[in-house]
Amino acid sequence: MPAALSFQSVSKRYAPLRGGAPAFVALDEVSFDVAEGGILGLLGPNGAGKTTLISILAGLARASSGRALVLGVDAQREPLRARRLLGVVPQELASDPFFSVREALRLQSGYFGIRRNEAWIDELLAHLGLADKADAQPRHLSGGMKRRLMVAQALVHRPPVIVLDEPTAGVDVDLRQSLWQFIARLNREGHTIMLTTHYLEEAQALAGRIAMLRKGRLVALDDTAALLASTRASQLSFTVAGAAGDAGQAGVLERLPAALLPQARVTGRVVQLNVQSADDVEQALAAVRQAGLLAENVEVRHADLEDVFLNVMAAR
Ligand SMILES: Nc1ncnc2c1ncn2[C@@H]1O[C@H](COP(=O)(O)OP(=O)(O)OP(=O)(O)O)[C@@H](O)[C@H]1O
Repeated sequence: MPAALSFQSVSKRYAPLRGGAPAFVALDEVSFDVAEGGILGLLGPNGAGKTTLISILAGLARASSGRALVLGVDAQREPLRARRLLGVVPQELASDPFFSVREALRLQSGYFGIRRNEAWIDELLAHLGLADKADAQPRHLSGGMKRRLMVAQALVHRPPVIVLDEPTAGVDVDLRQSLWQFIARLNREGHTIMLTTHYLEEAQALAGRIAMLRKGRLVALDDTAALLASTRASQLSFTVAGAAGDAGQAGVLERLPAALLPQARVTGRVVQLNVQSADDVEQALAAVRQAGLLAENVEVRHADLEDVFLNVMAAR
């Protein structure tokens, strides 16, 4: 049985521009599979190559070398066959201003040669909370509703594999929750999902497997549980009160003990440190006290996917 998605040594090089911009490697020999029925979270900082990888899969960009397969079908050699198996929710909405939401979905169905699709379109509209906007112009929808429309457009042909590029960027908490629920439901019904997101707590909750890209290279690939287990460290966090705290981030950085500085994450007055044991916690807090700082809201919590992500990105 072929994997739902298979990236095999995919590279993408942009030629140097005449204006002087040097050649750029957006993807460097990226290889990984997504098993049928799974949810994979594709993570990476801005510019890591996530959208480029998805564009190659969707036939919107050509790989310089390597292959991208959808259920065994080569996305570059047989783009039309691959597109039928794939629903891609892009980052940006490209909709025709002359059509309503329902018409846009009918049109999209037509692209795939599906004529009578009304029942499924109604179902999509209902599940995505767009039923009362069916006759609205897409440009009159709110940002979050446009995202829902993009999801609906990607699903009109009931593709077995669904790829979502930041489906919840800029979407409010309610909409985000219902979108994730809908995605989880699609997965339960047998669809394979790959998604990119910068909301790591959502990736942690939803994705059974995680791939991380950094500067076009695959730097982590594992089950979410295994990645979390690999980071045994917990997080100690506290807020700096008093004069140093009042001076904000600069004040905290200036007064924090030198021994803690290299591994401390400081955001405003909040300091976060990796700790392995109760001894580490005591030593760190003692050092903070000795530096004349007052620590409030002291908390220790288990490492989450964000910690794993930051560790992986920092290690390269
Ligand atoms: N046509 C192009 N010519 C040159 N470089 C490009 C071109 N298109 C994209 N890039 C570069 O390729 C890199 C990868 O971009 P990509 O959009 O894939 O990143 P991303 O991981 O999706 O980022 P984000 O999280 O910001 O969406 C970026 O550095 C981008 O500037």
